[in-house]
Amino acid sequence: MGERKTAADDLRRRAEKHLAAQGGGESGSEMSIQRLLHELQVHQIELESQNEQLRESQVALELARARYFDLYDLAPVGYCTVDQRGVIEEGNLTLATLLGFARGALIMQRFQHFVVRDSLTAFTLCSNRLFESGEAQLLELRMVRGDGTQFWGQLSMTAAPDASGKLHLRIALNDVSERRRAEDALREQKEFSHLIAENIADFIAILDLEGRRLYNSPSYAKFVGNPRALIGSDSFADVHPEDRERVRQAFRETVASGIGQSLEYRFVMADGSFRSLESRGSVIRDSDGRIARVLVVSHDITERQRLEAEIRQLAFQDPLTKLPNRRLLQDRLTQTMAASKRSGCYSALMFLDLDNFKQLNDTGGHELGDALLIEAAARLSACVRETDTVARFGGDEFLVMISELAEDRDESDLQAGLVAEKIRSALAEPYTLTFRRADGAEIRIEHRCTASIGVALFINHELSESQILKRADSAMYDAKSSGRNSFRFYQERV
Ligand SMILES: Nc1nc2c(ncn2[C@@H]2O[C@H](COP(=O)(O)OP(=O)(O)OP(=O)(O)O)[C@@H](O)[C@H]2O)c(=O)[nH]1
Repeated sequence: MGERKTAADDLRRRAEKHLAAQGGGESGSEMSIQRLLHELQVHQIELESQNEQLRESQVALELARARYFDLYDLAPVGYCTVDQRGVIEEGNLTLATLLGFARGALIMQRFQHFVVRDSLTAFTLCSNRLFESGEAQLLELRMVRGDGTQFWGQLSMTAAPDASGKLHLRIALNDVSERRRAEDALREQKEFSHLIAENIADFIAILDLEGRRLYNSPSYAKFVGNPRALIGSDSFADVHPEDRERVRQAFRETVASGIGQSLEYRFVMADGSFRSLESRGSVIRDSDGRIARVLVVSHDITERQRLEAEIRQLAFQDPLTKLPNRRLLQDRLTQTMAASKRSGCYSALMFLDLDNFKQLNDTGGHELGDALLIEAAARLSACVRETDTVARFGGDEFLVMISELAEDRDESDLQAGLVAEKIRSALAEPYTLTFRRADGAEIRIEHRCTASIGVALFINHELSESQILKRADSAMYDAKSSGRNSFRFYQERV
């Protein structure tokens, strides 16, 4: 009251001063009228000054209100004050937008109304803890908007007393759904990769840039017992010494270029045996894009290689006698012709057909015939050098190829004749054949069998492969027609 009086006095003094400056004042007999006029003028100026001050206060108020609007209402977080029951007493515009409610309609709603049922307990626990301890609480909850859609809200809660000392909750709310989604996706991705690495039959290893092991999938147990014990060890140490440098080189190239490579090599097992692995490397980069690790996915191809070799062998081997088949002989014939061109030596191809073989089949059965074919094949192989080839042509027919005889034709004929005779007599030796009958009984029989042999010599590329074969075949027929159990050289027909 006293302050207002002082301000009024101050105003009066300033008004009187202003009037005096305009030449106004009291004089002579008009004193009372003048005084009244003076009073009125003083009041008018007083009022004008008060109006001016009021306008200034209004402008300052407007500015303060605008700042409040900027800071509070448009803050990047939703903000509200709730009482101890959770009733919203005040909330900013961001909060209203976040919760999908008109701001006016938000007031007096319970904050719990916007918390998904599953998250309510967490909210209640945190509010209680805050009221009890006064400590600020930070939590993330599933929230629900007015339209029923849900989002992840991050709540920062503090408590503050009002003028009467009653505590109120202040809640800052952020929508963190995007971050949670990214975290969930990352977690899922990690779990997925982990699941694959831990359960895959292939072998997964992560190596540092020197090739030291940082991770090995459990599947490595097959090779090394406990894969965890491998951490920090040199991955190249278990590679077969003959393959090690090649593997190291591929690793270096992958690290330098960032481009993965596939390669096959042998892995040395603890017992010294080895398994064949096929590995594919690829690089792992850090957040700056630099190559930081090498991921190697391998699988055991030992069995596949064995089967491939078996298939290759089957394609070139006679299954009954295990001798090379006609196809392989064809290859060897080509090679021998090329070799004879280099050496200038003759080679010989012999065509053999067992005599009266059919009879054995017919009387003793197919199994007995097979047993004879196997034994004949063994005898043939024993008659020649390792470098020569014995092949089964089909049925009871065999081929023997003798390479590198001599440069001289007569000398070559002589040598070929000696081998042919050796073969003839070896095959003519009695056979003791064993076979198992259908009832399981083992039968042994003595059998005699001979062969007719045709011999064709060749050198360089004078003759084609089929011509050589035909000549040997034709000579074999000569031997057959001259009474069997003999050999004949090919004779040029006139
Ligand atoms: N056991 C057995 N017999 C076979 C096999 N392949 C063919 N044969 C038989 O071998 C016989 C071949 O007979 P031939 O060479 O035509 O006649 P051969 O009795 O030997 O008479 P010559 O050749 O004139 O001395 C046929 O009875 C075929 O069925 C086989 O893998 N196993």
